[in-house]
Amino acid sequence: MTARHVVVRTSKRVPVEVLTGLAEAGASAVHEADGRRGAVSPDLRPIQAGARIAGSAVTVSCHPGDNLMIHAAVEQVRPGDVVVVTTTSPSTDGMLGDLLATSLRARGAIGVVLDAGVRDVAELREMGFPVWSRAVSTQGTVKASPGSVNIPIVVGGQVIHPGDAIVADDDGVVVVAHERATDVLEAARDRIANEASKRARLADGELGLDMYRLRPLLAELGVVYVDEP
Ligand SMILES: O=C([O-])CC(=O)C(=O)O
Ligand SMILES: [Mg+2]
Repeated sequence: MTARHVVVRTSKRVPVEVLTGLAEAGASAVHEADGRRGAVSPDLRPIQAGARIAGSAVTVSCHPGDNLMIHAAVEQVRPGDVVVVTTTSPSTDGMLGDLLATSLRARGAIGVVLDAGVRDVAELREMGFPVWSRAVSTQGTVKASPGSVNIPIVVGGQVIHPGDAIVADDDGVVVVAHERATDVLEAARDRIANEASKRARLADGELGLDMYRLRPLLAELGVVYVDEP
């Protein structure tokens, strides 16, 4: 039986005000707020410093060494989307560079997460188009094999559905399930408020040992203090 390859047209998106809040919170806070879920493998690294984005996922499944389906995905992009790409077996080939990024940006994409390789990184940095990828590679790809757009994919060990929220910054990439995005934002805001008060106490010199009441735990775990003779 031949596999069925599809391009799914979907309007499933996270509301823009939720995405704005998630981007402000940042990837690590969002991950904590979602019960420590959604952390994409730290092997996927940003090619730039300082970018902080959140957008709805347009997902792409490509044959390794083949970027045909990224071209098909461009048409499905709406302003504010993040394009998330994987290959059906591991590949570090440079399947996206400044040309595809220019095309994606023209449709309103705000970034790309790539479980594969990227190239033209100097141009991408110059453009200010953020990419998180497993590799940087000069190795070119072809446009020859079928794949799919907007199906569930696995990227850096996380299942990502089309329309999920992708939050990415210098810490890495986090995915939040579409249906949890609003609740996670609320939890992230609470967490950030809570961190602000902790930060102030730590800046005043209070020890985490006292603030978190960790001394009894150390004792319970058998950690003893000894004075050097
Ligand atoms: O053209 C390609 O296959 C990938 C690339 O380098 C670009 O998008 O600029
Ligand atoms: Mg190129």
